[in-house]
Amino acid sequence: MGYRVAVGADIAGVEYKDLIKSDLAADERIDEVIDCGVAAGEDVDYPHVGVKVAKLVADGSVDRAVLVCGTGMGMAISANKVPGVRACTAHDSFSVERLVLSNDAQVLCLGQRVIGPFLARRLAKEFFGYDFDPSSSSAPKVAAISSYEAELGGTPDDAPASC
Ligand SMILES: O=C[C@H](O)[C@H](O)COP(=O)(O)O
Repeated sequence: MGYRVAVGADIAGVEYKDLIKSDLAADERIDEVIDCGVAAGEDVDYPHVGVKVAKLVADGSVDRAVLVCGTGMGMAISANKVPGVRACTAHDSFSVERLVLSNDAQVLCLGQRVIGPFLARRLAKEFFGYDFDPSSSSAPKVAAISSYEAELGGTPDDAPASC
């Protein structure tokens, strides 16, 4: 069975999102591509798209997602607010590899104002070439992220922070 994928962008990333959507739709490793917007010319701020897409990942509606904004950073910050989601900007092949193999990230974020379209498309393709190994030495580290997420519960901690 292939990947189910969601894509999303704000107005600063819609061109790359549409290119990547077409690439993924033609990729035999991928069964389904859901487009969460925006459509060309539509202006929705990135947090709304990023969280909508991340919720699809969190509830298991899709396996992975690709988000595009101007830098990729706002999308990543927004998507990571959804418990269970691991999202990050990655603009080189090694980072994309480690995003999956080290961090078990389900969401790749890209910046249309930072990298060119051919690199963006290549990185999106590469993202689906890796599978996280739950028996690897990276697994306990990812589990620690999940433990902190559960412990912190998404609400501000009243206790003073210290190192
Ligand atoms: O991270 C944010 C994105 O780059 C977004 O597309 C642009 O945000 P801005 O208009 O606040 O710079």
